[in-house]
Amino acid sequence: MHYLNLLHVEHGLYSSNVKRAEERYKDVFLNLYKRRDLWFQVKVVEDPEEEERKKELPLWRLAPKPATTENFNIQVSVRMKPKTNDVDEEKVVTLPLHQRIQLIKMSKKLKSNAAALRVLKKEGAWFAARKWDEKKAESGENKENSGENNNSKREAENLVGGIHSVDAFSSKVMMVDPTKGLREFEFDSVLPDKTSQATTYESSARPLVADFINGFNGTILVYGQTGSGKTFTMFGPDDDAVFGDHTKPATSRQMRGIIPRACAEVLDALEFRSTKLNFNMTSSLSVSYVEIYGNQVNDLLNGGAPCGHSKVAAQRFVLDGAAENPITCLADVQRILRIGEEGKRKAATAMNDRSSRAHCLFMISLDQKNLDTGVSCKSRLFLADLGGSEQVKKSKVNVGTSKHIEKLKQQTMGNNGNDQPQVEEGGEPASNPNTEFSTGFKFSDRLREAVYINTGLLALKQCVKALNDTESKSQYVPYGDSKLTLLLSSGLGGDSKTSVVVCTAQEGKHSSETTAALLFGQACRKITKTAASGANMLAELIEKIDREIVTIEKLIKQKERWEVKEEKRKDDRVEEGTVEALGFGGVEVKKSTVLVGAEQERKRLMELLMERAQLTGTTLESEIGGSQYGGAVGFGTRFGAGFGKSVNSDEEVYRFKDAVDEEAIPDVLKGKVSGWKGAEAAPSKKKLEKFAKKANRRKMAYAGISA
Ligand SMILES: Nc1ncnc2c1ncn2[C@@H]1O[C@H](COP(=O)(O)OP(=O)(O)OP(=O)(O)O)[C@@H](O)[C@H]1O
Repeated sequence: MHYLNLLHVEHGLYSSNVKRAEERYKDVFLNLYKRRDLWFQVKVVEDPEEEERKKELPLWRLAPKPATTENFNIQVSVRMKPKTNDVDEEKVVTLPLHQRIQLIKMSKKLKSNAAALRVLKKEGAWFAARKWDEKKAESGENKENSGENNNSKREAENLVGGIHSVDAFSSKVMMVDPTKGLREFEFDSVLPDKTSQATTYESSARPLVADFINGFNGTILVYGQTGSGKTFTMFGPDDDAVFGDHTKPATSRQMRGIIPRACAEVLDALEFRSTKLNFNMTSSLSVSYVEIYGNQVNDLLNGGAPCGHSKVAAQRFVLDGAAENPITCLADVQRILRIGEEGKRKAATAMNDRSSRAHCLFMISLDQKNLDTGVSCKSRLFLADLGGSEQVKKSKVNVGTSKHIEKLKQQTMGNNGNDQPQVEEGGEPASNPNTEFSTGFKFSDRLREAVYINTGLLALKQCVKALNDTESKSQYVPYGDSKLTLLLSSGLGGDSKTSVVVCTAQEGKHSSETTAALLFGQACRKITKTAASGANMLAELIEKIDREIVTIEKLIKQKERWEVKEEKRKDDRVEEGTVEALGFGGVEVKKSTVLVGAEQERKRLMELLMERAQLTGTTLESEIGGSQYGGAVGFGTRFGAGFGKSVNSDEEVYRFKDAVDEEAIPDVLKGKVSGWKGAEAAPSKKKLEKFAKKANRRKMAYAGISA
């Protein structure tokens, strides 16, 4: 700890003085020590011999060297929400023998299967349950997971769906899922239901906040089903201490979530450095707060106005900082949180009274400069409160939609609300038929929100899956599938350090959603990535895409070849008895030259260009038509993904046109026609036509279509 403080005082490196359970202070120090010249940038002369010699030296004797990158895994914590008083619809689960044995081994701390089997035999539990099941099976009743309150089975198995055991010490969670049986998960930290907001912050967010102050980009995501405590974890309870009066009593302030705590820590650290440490540094802090609703990104600090003017420009708008608001004190943060909170889409569903109906992204940007050395550093912290994955059936957001449609039909036909209100399963009868339109719209809104939320989460899962798929050669990650993943792309796959907090409800009735959330957490934990300090995330992402584009273009060049294809076209207008009709039956054979052999690569190139367009906030056409990416007629070194700006349906008439198209004839060909002065002054019509056809064919060929 003392050495960490020294790094802070002498090198300006902030340390939260908090370590994870499995970490030692020594490791925290060594990691930070690698970045000790962040604000000084000592020039190191590279000498291979010296490098070899250095390997033998203890770390403390090494000369300072800027460390810009660092390998790490996404850190995943699991937080349990306290159980509610609702009567839980317990699902009794009959485990297969091997899982039952495993459970006994774990609970009784036994080493061998034989010992666990002996316990099982003594208890007779599993066998008793089996007997019960078999009896039921004989009588034709449902055997497994009947949910029936059969005491003998309940006593025998004593296993209900849901979280079965939580071991905060080894960070393991044992889960009993009605469909998957017993599953064990291991995370970086597990936070049982009594865990305070402060501990949650310290284990899942504080290390990233410290890194953020030291110039690393960071992303903290909360994930989980609706009502599992994501907003509570990220912001805190819906009260003044978080969103309003920051002078509220300390007890109330203790309930603050990750965002207010992170902002407070950053502000304190910057103030401490400027007032207590001997560094001549400037820093500016700003935040942006957006909501992602379907494909729309809205600025919550600007009355919910859409970000950017075009469909693709939103992430550029957000990442370029156009939505940023400067903050200098905690009162600013609370004011901003309150404005954002008021603008958020929230609604009461059957599962949560203040359910967030969209994904929310809060971004803190820090710009720092050492005025003595001129070293500057920009970093960003993304804090995402993801909308809850929900089963429409459970959150009952679909209730009322069909009723609304029915009512709409009746109104159109002149029967205005004379019938009795219909009650749907789990729904409420509409007391006043005249209000049913708005009610219906409101309900269909809820449904649409649920679909938008789930679509974003699905895209996020696909990205995590692709990031884990190290087998795949292309390593394509479908960030472009949703606005959510595009905005989070730099956090998940880019250069930022990431922490995921999986929020879970412990009740048995939520067991399948809880298993799904834990599986997502586990998948995130497998992703290994490299974090770079102070780098421009978007630029790096684009650079990565560009590198792949170059590789793909090379492959296209190698693989692609010309093939002549014959196409038979029948001319229906050929008159009977004419020579054409007699000779060829009115059929014309048209030979065309097409490019084949690199179809997959072209498809991939197209995907990359599309992703690039989305990241840069431009359009696909401009990506392809731009000089860098070789327009169709540019004869550039790069290929145009099989189509080009200059080829549209109007221009495709070239194909059947023998007239001279001057523009289509490349200069190099023109040079070969002596005395060329343009179409009018062509030396010989025949020769000119020959060149025109050839040029047209090349033009089409470069555009990747048949000529
Ligand atoms: N750890 C906790 N301790 C006490 N109360 C909690 C905890 N977690 C959540 N709650 C309470 O549970 C309710 C639902 O929580 P919250 O709104 O945070 O869920 P959510 O996951 O954000 O849901 P949604 O996805 O629908 O927005 C809130 O009333 C919140 O105060």
